[in-house]
Order: sequence, then structure tokens, then C-alpha cells
Amino acid sequence: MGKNSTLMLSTRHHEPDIQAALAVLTQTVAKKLPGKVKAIRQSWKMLKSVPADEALFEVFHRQVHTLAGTSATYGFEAVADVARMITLRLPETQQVDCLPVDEIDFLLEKLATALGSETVEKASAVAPIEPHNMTLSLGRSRDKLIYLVDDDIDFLRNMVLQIQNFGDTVVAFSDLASFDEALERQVPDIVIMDVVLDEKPKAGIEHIARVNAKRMQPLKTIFISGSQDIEMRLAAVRANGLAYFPKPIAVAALVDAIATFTHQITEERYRILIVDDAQEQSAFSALILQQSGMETIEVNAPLLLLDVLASFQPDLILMDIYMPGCNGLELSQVVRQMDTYVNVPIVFLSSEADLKKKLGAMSLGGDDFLSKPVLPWHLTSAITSRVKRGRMISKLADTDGLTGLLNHNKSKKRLEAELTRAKREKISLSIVMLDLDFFKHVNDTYGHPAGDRVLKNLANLLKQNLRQYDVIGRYGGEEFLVVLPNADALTAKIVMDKLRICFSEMSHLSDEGVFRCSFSCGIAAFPDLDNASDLIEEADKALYEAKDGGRNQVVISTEQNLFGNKGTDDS
Ligand SMILES: Nc1nc2c(ncn2[C@@H]2O[C@H](COP(=O)(O)OP(=O)(O)OP(=O)(O)O)[C@@H](O)[C@H]2O)c(=O)[nH]1
Repeated sequence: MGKNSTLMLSTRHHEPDIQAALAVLTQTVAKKLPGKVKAIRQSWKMLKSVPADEALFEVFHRQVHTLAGTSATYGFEAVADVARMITLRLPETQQVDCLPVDEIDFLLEKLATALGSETVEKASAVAPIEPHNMTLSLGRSRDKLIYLVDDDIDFLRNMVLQIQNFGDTVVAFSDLASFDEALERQVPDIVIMDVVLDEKPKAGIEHIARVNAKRMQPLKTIFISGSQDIEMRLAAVRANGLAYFPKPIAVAALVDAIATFTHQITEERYRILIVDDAQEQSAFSALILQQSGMETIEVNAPLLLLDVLASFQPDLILMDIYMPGCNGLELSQVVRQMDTYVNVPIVFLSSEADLKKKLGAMSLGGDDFLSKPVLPWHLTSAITSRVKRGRMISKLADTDGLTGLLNHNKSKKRLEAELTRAKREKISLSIVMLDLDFFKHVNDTYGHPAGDRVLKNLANLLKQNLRQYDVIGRYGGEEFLVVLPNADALTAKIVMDKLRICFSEMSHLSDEGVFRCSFSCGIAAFPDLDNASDLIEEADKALYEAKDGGRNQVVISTEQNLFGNKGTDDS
């Protein structure tokens, strides 16, 4: 999309690009300033000839505000100061018949003088800012090497089996000497160390402390122990222990911790929607935010906002107030009236100097008010903290408490968003409805808590083996929805079959003994089906075929055009 279009999606610029882009923008703004001042003078002339005309007044008002904001942003301070003075002298629209004509005449003369004094060189270039570090240590593990040390052989055997269920490689040691030898050969991604060894309390902790003393980087260690003693926990922390798990070990939680400590994934970049009719202003904010690693879209024609909201799913809207067609306050109310966007923070960025008006803007649905010119670090930090909090709140509202997966509503919303993206990018997308087999029997035989553990184990297996951008949701009690962008139905079937086999071989623990469980899946895919409800309906039908066909299998919907095959599995 071109720079002058009303909508501009931008990804990250590198710092030298940013400085160069800012210099170009400053030149452009300087060139446009005389034209803008001229337009303001013309509007004023017309307004004076029809003094009580509200529409003319609003145009004049907006032009002066835009000039104040843009010139301040790019460092043309003399112009910005006078423009700001004019805005402060303007009455409310309802009092347009009492314009302070003489004062504004005088200020417009001053504006012409101020314009003559501005040069591009004087305009301050924007200082580079520290890129915002958006890397979080959260992640999905795959093929990690884990050393597990415990002198209880039965416990070791059991743990190895359970952890390996999730796809990690576990090497077990029942004594410290063989652990040390292995360490010489290869350092693992994580060590799980029992605290008490050979009946010596703290032996495991002391050993790790000795090993770490000789290393540049401490080993990533999770301690396990039969003791809940605070002293023991403290010693573990002092030996750089990352976590402490009391026995009996909650394996799903342990696997989660391993994933957290062994992988770094980049948090999805913050998506900021910038609504400003002044292209130079939106470009400025976009550049600053991109420098901090955020993704931006600029909407320069405010009425296009709704078109962009659904496809971009912004984390935050940065909104100008005075715009043609409708103002930012009205627009924020429109957004607030839509259930889907009721929680998206809206930050106003305006040259409005009147405190009463600023407070009014906040009461109409704004979350913050930044005044132009805004310092780059202020813009970045105000937005970062809003987005961070917003994401945390939506995460709580969007996830299922038991499994940590997306809940029903959020999974559906993500399906809609991924489908829109697939259509736009012309890629395939598969959806999977997954349901545990004979789960009522599991609950009845092994108890509800054991059933809950099965649900958690399945959730972990899916989280760890699907791609970062796949969508995994708990759709109902024992039903899950998986969305696989850029995967056709056959690919989805291959992926789900692997997971199905892996899950069916997993052992689950209960007071009544060890047991196994399986799941069935139905798959439907875009583009053969092109709306979310059809996809769900067809995947559901395929799931019921899988159940009817004997369970523990993956069936592709008959609506998919797969070389004329139905794609059922015969496992
Ligand atoms: N433990 C546990 N059980 C749940 C949860 N949510 C739903 N269930 C149980 O899941 C079981 C679903 O049973 P059914 O719908 O009869 O299906 P099924 O026994 O899995 O049989 P098929 O789907 O035909 O293979 C019910 O017993 C529910 O109580 C949960 O959060 N925890």
C-alpha cells in the first residue's frame, strides 16, 4: 500500500530506516506547512463572512488543531505555539456566534510570522529510543534433553514414562556419579534433581550448588522433594533452583514448568491501530511504535476504522480527536458499543489543551490522553503498559481455568479471525473437533480428579506438539477445537493421527490404577468450506462418524474434495 493511502500496514523498521524515514517526513511536513496555514486563513475568511456557521467553524477548528499537533510533533515549535493559542481562544461549537474575531485575526498574523521563522534544520529530529524487548520466557517444548536424578528406581521409571509421553527425552540417574559423567558428555536442557539422596537431606541441592560453582551458567534445575520444609525450599532457591515440586509430582505442572524454563518464544507483537486524518502524524506515531517492535496500521480516513478492526484485531487504538466526517470521541463510542471491542484500550493523542475536554474524552470511553507533541519514550511506554495490562486481562477472560487453553468463546473468535486471514492470504486452513472417547467411563471408574488430569495431559500434549500459531481451545467439557492455519485437511489428519497415537499410548495415574484413554477427531477445511459455522458443523459430523466408526480415529468431512476420498482412518 502506498504512503498516501488511507490505510497502511507496517511492520518493523530498523533504526537507521526510522531516522531516515523521520527526516523525510519532517521535510514533507515543512513543505506542507505554508499550504496548511493558507487553508486556515481561507477558512477563517469564510467563517468571518458567515460567523454563526457551525460546519465552517468545525472545519476551521479541526484545521488549527491538526496544525498544532503535526507541527509540534515534528519540532516546528513557533507554528505549534501559535496554533495552540488559537485553539485555546476558540469557543464551543454552540457558541460559534461569539468568536473573538480581533484576537484570532491577530494570532493568524502571528502564525504567518512564525511560519517564516521555521526551517527544516531547526525542527528537532527524533532521538532513537531503546527497542522494547518483547521476548518472554514462555514456550512450547519439543525434543528437549532432561536429566532426572532420584535414588528411587520405581519412581524414576514411572516419571520417565510420564514425561516422555510429552515428547521429551529423559535420561534417568539413580546416583550422582553417573549424573556427573553424563554431564561431562552433554549438558541437558533441564535437570530434575531429588533433594534427598541416599537418605542425606539436601544432598541433591548441595551437589547442584557444587556443579554450578564450576560453571559459567548455572544448570537449569527443578528440584523435587518429599519435603515441604521452608528451609529446604530456601536452600533450593540459593542453589539457583528454578522451581520446587513436592512429591507426589503433578506431572502436567512439571511438564509446563519444563516448557517455560527451556524455551523462549517471542510474544505476539503488539498490534496498534492509529486513527488520525493527518497522515504525517500517524506516520510519526507508526515509526516510533515500530521502532519498539510493534505492528501498526494507519487509518487516515476515520470511517474506514470498522473495516480494519475485524481483520487487524488491534491490542490498542491510538486515536486523534479532531477529524473530518466524525470525531475521535464519537468514533470511540462506536467502538465501545461493539461487544467484541469493548475491552480494546483507546488512547487519545491530540493537541487538545483544555483539561475539561480531556476529561470529557476519558469519560466517553478513552483510557488515556496523550498530548501532542508526545515524546517517543512517553508514547511507547504509555502504549506498552496499556497493552500489557489489556493482554493480561483478556488472557484471564479468554482461557479455561483447568487446561489453560482458550475457552469456547475465544476459540470461536480466533477461528473467525484465522479464517479471515486465510481468505486474505489465500492459504488453506483446517479445523479439528476432538472429543475424548468413553470419558464418562473414565470419570465413573477412576474418579473425576483423574478425569481432570486426563484433560490437562491432553491439553499439554496439544500445546507442546502443535505450532505456535495454531489455535487450541477447550470447546466444551471433553471436546476441543483446534485450528491449523496453512494446513489442508490431509495434512491436518497426519498431524492429528500422530497426536492420537501418542495420546492413546499415554499412561494416566489414578488411585484405582494406571489407565489409558483415546480421542476421536473430525476435520473440515477451508477453502472447500468457507465460513466458520459450516466448518464447525462439518467437523462435528465427521467427529460423529469417527465415534460411530469405533472411536480412536481421525475422519475428514465428506464435504472435503480429497481426490474424491472420504479420508477415514482405519486404525
Ligand atoms: N473430569 C471431568 N469430566 C468432565 C469435564 N467436563 C465434562 N466431563 C465429563 O465428560 C463426560 C462426557 O460423557 P459423554 O458425553 O457421555 O461422552 P463419552 O463418555 O466420552 O462417550 P463418547 O464421546 O461417545 O466416546 C461426562 O461424564 C462429563 O461429566 C471436566 O471438566 N472434568
